[in-house]
Amino acid sequence: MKVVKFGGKSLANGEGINTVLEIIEEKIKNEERIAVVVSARGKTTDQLENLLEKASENEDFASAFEKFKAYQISEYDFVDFSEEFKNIEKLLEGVRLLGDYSAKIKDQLLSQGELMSAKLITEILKQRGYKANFTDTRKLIKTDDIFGNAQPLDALSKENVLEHFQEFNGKTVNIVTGFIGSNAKNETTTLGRNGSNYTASLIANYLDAEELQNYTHVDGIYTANPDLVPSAQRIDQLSYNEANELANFGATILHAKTIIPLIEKNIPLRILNTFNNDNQGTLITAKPNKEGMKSLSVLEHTALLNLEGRGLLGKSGVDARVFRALGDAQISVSIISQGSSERGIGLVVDAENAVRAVKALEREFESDFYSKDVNKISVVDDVSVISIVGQDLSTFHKPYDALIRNQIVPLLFNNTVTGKNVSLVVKKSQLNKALNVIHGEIFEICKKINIAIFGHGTVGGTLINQILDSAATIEERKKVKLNIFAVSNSRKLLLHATGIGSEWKTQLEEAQQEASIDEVIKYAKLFHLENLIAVDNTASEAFVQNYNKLVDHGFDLVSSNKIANTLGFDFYKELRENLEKNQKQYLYETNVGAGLPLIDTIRILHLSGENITRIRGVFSGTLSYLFNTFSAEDRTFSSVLKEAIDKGFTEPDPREDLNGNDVGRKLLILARELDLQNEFNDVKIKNLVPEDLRGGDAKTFVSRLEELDATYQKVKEEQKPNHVLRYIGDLSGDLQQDKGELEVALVSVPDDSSLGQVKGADSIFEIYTESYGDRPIVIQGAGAGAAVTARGVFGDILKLSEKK
Ligand SMILES: Nc1ncnc2c1ncn2[C@@H]1O[C@H](COP(=O)(O)OP(=O)(O)O)[C@@H](O)[C@H]1O
Ligand SMILES: N[C@@H](CC(=O)OP(=O)(O)O)C(=O)O
Repeated sequence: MKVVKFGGKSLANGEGINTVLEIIEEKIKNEERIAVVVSARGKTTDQLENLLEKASENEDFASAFEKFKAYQISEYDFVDFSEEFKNIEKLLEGVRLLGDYSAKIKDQLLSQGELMSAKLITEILKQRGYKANFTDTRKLIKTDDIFGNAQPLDALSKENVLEHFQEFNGKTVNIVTGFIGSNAKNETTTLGRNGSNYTASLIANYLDAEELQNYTHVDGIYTANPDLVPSAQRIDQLSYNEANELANFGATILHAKTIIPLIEKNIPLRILNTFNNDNQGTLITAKPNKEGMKSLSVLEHTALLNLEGRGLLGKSGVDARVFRALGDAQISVSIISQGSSERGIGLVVDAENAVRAVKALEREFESDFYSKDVNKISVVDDVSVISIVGQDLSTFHKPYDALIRNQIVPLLFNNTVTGKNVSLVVKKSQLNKALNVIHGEIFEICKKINIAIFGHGTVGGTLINQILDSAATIEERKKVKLNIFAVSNSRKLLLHATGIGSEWKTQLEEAQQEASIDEVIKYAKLFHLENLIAVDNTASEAFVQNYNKLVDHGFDLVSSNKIANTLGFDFYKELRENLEKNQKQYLYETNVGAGLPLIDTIRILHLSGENITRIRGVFSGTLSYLFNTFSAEDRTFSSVLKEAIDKGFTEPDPREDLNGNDVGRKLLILARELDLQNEFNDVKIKNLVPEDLRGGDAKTFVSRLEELDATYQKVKEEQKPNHVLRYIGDLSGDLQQDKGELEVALVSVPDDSSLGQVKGADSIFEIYTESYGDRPIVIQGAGAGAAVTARGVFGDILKLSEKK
């Protein structure tokens, strides 16, 4: 004999019930001996609960009840539900008059769902010529008096079931109501929500079934609830112990007690999908899993109580009193956490019992309030418990760290001493994100990094395309999924939770949404996006003012914009402190030398205690080109400059390069990497634009370039032999002090020196340190250009992704 159980969604009108009937018929035709256990159909139990609430609040339930009836009858008007409908109506009317209901009444009402379901399947099978027998488990499963969560009395129930099946089996298929039973007074009880599979496993036990098949609407048991974690994976096989832990910790797919009756008789349980014929499902047997299984389960509707008081410290018997008080009120505690300080005891109970639990504790500890041993019993509503089944504390830091990085701080956590299990209590609003973060971390499947990109000029646009082009390869090789969920310019904002595609530019132009940092933050919250990175590719000072807000809302920062690092030192410090407080990072490798690994090298040298004594170099690709060419060729300064302008190497107004401010800013950024507290004013800058050409617009300046020739020709000719001109930034002085000496100057260097040998538009940086003496570390290469800068920004994003 096999016991076959069908869940609510499987029995829903349409495809569900039709498939269920096909499955049953097929088994009968194959001469399999089966007993069928059914849940209420579709959402019947929830709907009955809603009707009950409506009635108790004296709301009109007539139209909802009509809809309910129509759903039950559906196309099966040959089945007579008049008795059930009458019962339901009578109960609801009574509740409406009283304005309240008891657990006993609720059980009577909810039981109608399973009764109608079993009756319907029986009648249809009979109509199709099969021998089917409606089996009401209120006559078979005897339970205690705990309405809503009744415990079956095994000996008596078993006797009844065996007797019933002896009488009504053979070629007849029993269609059995799940979920319901009755107490000694024959009053209807229920075994608790999701209890039909418990009924099925009890029946399987009593009948010594060879297998229990649980037909549901998912492909089996997953590493987490697939409704909440899209990347959850189906588990092929589980041991009884593992499945039992999962059931106990809230995986609604199994009632908490389903597994126990199966263990005793060694009955395999198969979870199958009614709607997916080819699927293997999950097989649960006594066989232990070699590798050990991990899975996440959730208790969603819970509340956290906290009993606080100085007098609790060291006082004996407090726990016993807590449990007694709650036990007497029939409230079970799912987690208890006790500190040894006066902060007291934390308890997790079902949300619906929270108010009663507080009352019970207040009553129990009344005298302790007077003596001030207890000063507060507080409740945090709307919490959820996530249990990582199969997790011990040795590697728990990984999911825990990932939660903190994502700004989810558990309210409480707790582990089992034997067995492997860690439970965390989180705010319900954070449940979805927390589950996905933990799941991503534990299963080391693809980590999703959610990126918002601000500014899509040459660097930003190139970056977006670089990311889109390499995302698939990175996902495969590094198991990191780069998801650009937001792109914004100063006017508009494009949002896409699952990631923008190659059409982003036109979509942004057509976007209705105005640019707004608050919208980006709100969107990330709404879609529970984890591992957030904001990328600033603007050159805007106004945008920098958003950095702290982004950090406060869980974003790490990557920026090619230099402004944040060159504003006043106060801002620089405040941002660092805020990053530290929020445990966020800010990477800006491209601020100096574009994609060259300069800032990282300096940071590592400095952190490792290596004394950096001087940094000198050609910081600007544009000015590198200008002076390399001017020094090497026999041409006027203006003709070389004109060529640079025509090739687009300069800013639209070339004076922004020639005034040296950009080099000055880069120098300041490096100085601050060494913990120097310099301000921009401290940088001595040689402005290459003569004073009389500094005013006026760019066009006029460009028309007067020849006026620069005499000065620079003279400088060139006055050099020593075999020397060339270079425009350099130089950080020197005693770099162990608060401030260094920063200078940007036009200098003449030997043509065979490292600075003298630079070619084209390359940048070069010499890092002098105590250990390297007078032979500096030299970093040289293309230090400008959209493609290399975008690569550098991309590199920062990947660096952050690895740490997440
Ligand atoms: N680890 C898990 N694996 C699969 N489903 C899970 C898991 N945890 C929770 N669930 C939930 O259990 C539901 C299936 O159980 P249930 O609704 O009782 O099905 P049925 O009514 O078909 O018996 C799924 O829709 C899913 O939301
Ligand atoms: N109808 C009941 C019992 C039930 O559906 O059990 P299962 O989830 O095992 O099908 C409920 O909704 O709680």
